[in-house]
Amino acid sequence: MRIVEVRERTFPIASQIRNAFIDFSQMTLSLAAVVTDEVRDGRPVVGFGFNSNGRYGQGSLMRERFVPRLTGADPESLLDDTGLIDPHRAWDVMMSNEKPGGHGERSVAVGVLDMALWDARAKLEERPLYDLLAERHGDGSADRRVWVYAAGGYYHPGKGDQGLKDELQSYLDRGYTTVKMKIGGATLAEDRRRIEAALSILGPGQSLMVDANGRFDAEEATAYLRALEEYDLHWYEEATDPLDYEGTRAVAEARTRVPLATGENLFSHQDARNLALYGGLDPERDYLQFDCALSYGLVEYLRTLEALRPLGWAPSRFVPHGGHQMSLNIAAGLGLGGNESYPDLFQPFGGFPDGVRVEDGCITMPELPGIGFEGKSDLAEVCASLLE
Ligand SMILES: O=C([O-])CC(=O)C(=O)O
Ligand SMILES: [Mg+2]
Repeated sequence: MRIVEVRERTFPIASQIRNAFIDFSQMTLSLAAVVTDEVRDGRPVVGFGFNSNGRYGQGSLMRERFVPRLTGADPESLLDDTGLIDPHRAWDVMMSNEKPGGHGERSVAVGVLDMALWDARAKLEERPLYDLLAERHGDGSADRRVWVYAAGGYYHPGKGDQGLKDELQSYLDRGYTTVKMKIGGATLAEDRRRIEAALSILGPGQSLMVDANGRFDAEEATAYLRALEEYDLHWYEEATDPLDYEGTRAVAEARTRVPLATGENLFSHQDARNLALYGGLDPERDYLQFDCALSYGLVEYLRTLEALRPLGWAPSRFVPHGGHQMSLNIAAGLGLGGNESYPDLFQPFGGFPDGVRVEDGCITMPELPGIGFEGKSDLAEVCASLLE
């Protein structure tokens, strides 16, 4: 078999929201299709992939380097012993002539293509990706029930405390038990008021996370921490710059009870390992949010899991950023702690296949071939448009 063609296009996922660092008025993503010459159910097998929010589309990197390497390679060099596409081999081909370190945004370009390659691979085997992952890289069987939390609570022009409460309440009404809001984009006093408004709507068994998007230096982050420790929060996310391991450690050492979460802006297993070695985080209490779509894909994510295991980090402490179905498959197949979800944002790329409902904070993965994009009709339509 061979890859016949790789297509990619940039799509807007813009909205008027803002976190502590950026607004999303210009946000885009890249959608890619890996078209093969294999046929299943009378149709060519095509794998799809896209990056999650936060890093913009990476079409030029794909066009200039990564796609030509894939399509220009000897087709045999991309296959494993069964004669099917091997995402690990494809990864080596894409990353040929790339120096180590300084990951920039190529990790996003490779992450998009890696997602499409895994989708194709699982479709070639006519099985869900989570099933393939559980067999090859997990403990044999997948757990189709995955915990998800609702991310939102952004700053938005004209949105007062009532608007925030209404938004978060609508997530709870849809079955989520944990909701996330932004902090760090206002004064501490204002954020405290917003947090207290959000907490006021929670019932038993429901919890709130706060996300500072790496806005603070160590001193500000610990000042916020002292305020946040008055509340019973699910976690305090990206308190400091993602690469400021010393700052992360300062927060970790100062906290008494609030769990910390970070990692959505670390893009390699080496960075992840440095966080685990030097960030002072506690593998029994804290969470890691690496997102394969931004960080060289699942091939690299598997390395990250392996690199962190001997440092005490079980897969159950990983709850990826991004709200896409790829990470849902990884969670179900490899026993991650759950996945992020954006019930109303970044559509149609986020979310679940049609008919999947959140119950008691969890979803159950349907049995669809590949990652499952075809089960979400609005997303399937956008994917199909790439092939026209
Ligand atoms: O606002 C963003 O950049 C997204 C984010 O941090 C998250 O989903 O945790
Ligand atoms: Mg975040």
